[in-house]
Amino acid sequence: MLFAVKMDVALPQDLDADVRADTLAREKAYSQQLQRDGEWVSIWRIVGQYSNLSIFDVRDNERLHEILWNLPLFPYMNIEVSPLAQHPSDISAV
Ligand SMILES: O=C(O)C[C@H]1C=CC(=O)O1
Repeated sequence: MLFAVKMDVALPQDLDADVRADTLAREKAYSQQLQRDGEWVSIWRIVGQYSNLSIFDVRDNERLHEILWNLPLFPYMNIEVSPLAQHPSDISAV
């Protein structure tokens, strides 16, 4: 199942510098492992925002929830999930 997920990050200004660095490093490793595994298909920076737009390909809603819930940055994110369906004009979908 394909999902587009928009993640807006809002780290507190007063977050301890070591906690911040550790959280960002864990987030990167977690994201890159899921990309290698094929579930996190792509990640794009939204220009001018501390946000990303990502595509996930996961078995079901529960798996996507598990992935998002375990993001190290989850406590500092606002997340918007859009389930995707094939578009009838997509020429690659024959
Ligand atoms: O920077 C972000 O957009 C937040 C986040 C999501 C994956 C990752 O590596 O960082």
